[in-house]
Amino acid sequence: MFQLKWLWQNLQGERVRYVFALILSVVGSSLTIVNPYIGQRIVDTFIASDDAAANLMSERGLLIGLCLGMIGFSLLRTGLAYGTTILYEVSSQRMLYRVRVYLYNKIQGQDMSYYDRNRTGDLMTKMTGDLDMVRHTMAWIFKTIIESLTIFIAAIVYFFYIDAELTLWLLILSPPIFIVAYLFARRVRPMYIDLRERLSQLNTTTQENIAGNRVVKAFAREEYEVEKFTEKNVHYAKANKAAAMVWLDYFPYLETFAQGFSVILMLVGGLLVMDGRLTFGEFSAFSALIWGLANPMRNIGIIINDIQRFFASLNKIIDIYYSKPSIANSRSKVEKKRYEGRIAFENVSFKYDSANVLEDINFTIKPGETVAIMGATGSGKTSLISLIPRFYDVSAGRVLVDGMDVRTLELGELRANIGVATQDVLLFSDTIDGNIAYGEPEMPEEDVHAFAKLAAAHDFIRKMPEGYDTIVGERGVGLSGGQKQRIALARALAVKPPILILDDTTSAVDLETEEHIQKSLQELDYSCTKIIIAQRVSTTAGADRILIIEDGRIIEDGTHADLLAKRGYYYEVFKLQNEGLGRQATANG
Ligand SMILES: Nc1ncnc2c1ncn2[C@@H]1O[C@H](COP(=O)(O)OP(=O)(O)OP(=O)(O)O)[C@@H](O)[C@H]1O
Repeated sequence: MFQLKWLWQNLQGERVRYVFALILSVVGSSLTIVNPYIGQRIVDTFIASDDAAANLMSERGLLIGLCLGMIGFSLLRTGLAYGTTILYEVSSQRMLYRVRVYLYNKIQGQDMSYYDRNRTGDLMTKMTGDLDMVRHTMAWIFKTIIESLTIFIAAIVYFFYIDAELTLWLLILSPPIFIVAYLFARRVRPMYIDLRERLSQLNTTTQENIAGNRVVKAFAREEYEVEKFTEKNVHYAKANKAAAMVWLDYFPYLETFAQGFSVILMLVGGLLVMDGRLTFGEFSAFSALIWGLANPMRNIGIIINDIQRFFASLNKIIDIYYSKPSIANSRSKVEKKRYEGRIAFENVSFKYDSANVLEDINFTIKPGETVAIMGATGSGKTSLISLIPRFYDVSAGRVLVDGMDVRTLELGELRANIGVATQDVLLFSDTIDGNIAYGEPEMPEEDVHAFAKLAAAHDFIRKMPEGYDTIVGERGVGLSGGQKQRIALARALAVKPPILILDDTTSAVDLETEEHIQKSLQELDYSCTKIIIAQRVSTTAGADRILIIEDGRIIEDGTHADLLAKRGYYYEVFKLQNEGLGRQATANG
């Protein structure tokens, strides 16, 4: 079976330990028949025999030996169980650790469209609950199956050795038990797949709610969110209950069959003892071992439930394990080189799913040039710049960096050459210093300060209680929108990229601060091509060129003066913004 092959493959490095654990399980479980055998000898020789009293006198040494043997084997079994559990735990924990690292790397390597498709809560469930279910199965369920099966087989073999007829009578119960177990497994399987889905929905709702707690509070939607959560919680609880209740439909049959073993033993075994075909000792051995047949039948429900959960979880993990990003490296890692920063779009079209978001985009940017992009919301600006670092790939045409199609460049090298400050600012739960130096962790403190100064962030950071060592909360909680933007800008500048992409990065800062940032950007001490998405004319006016995007097409392309003279979209925006400020529109801005 493919899933088992996958497990075996991923047990690499731990296979010997795991197989050894399985062997010890088999050995330890087989030893269960030893004590009933010793018991049988004691009963037949020292209790039920006609010569019991004489034997007690003459063979006292044997009796003591048998009793010590019983204690010794019990201790041996306990020791084996202890060692076996450690082996299972160590091998499964190590496997879990390695698979988790592998999956984490896989997720890291996915392209943007993967994150568009997969919910965070679902990915979190895979990385935690699902992986742990697999480990639990390796360490506990497989162990239980192997041990139950070994005891079952050992008991049957021993029973055959004592009396084949009584054993066959007992085995009459096996076929109906397996049929009931099969029917149960078939019915419960889809329920666990559904249950796994509901758990993922519950986690997604929880994650979204916690991440979006500010919005929830701002709109006073706590009650609605609690209702939404309760609904998912009820769904999950119901699905859990339904799966558990199914077991109750089958449990009475299995329990009756399990009890049936004792009844058959009493009836048939009793008759055989009366007939003298079975000794009391042999009967007691049957009695002592009958649980070896009955218990696996009782456990079968728990095992089937866990196995179904295991497969539902494992399939989710395998999904990630074999997922391949559509944006992949076409080249192996080479010495990373610094690009000049020449960018060209040639007949580029792009779509996320069906409809084109960008159509026939053509432009070139020379190294060191500053190009501003403006356009209505949803016109395709972010999509356009996302094609340069290959967050997405074009649907048609080519994006060239330094004359090379980005799809032929080494991905790590390409992205290391591009500094991006995204529209949706995300800061990590770390110090401000750590956030700014994210791309260059070894950066000296004075450099961090210098980049913060360029981004007009130094002054407000210095005033914070712990300055650069202030820990910002998750997603930058504790900072204003404009402050977050400035730290994100400092982070992008800090990698000294030959290509800098700023997506509405100064939208939340005041005009004076923005002016300071503009000046800094013009005076960078490294060569840098800048692409700046902006809505304010004050930001775009200083650019070498401005591109206006409308419905995924470039409708205007030129300098500030060119576009004002054109009296099109840009001119209208310019007029509107200047009227708002009470200024006169001039061709010079
Ligand atoms: N991940 C995505 N999956 C599917 N469609 C998307 C995705 N991101 C954006 N779109 C769609 O693509 C179009 C362009 O979006 P884009 O974000 O590029 O616009 P924008 O000009 O940057 O807008 P804004 O100024 O509001 O940031 C929109 O219609 C949007 O709905």
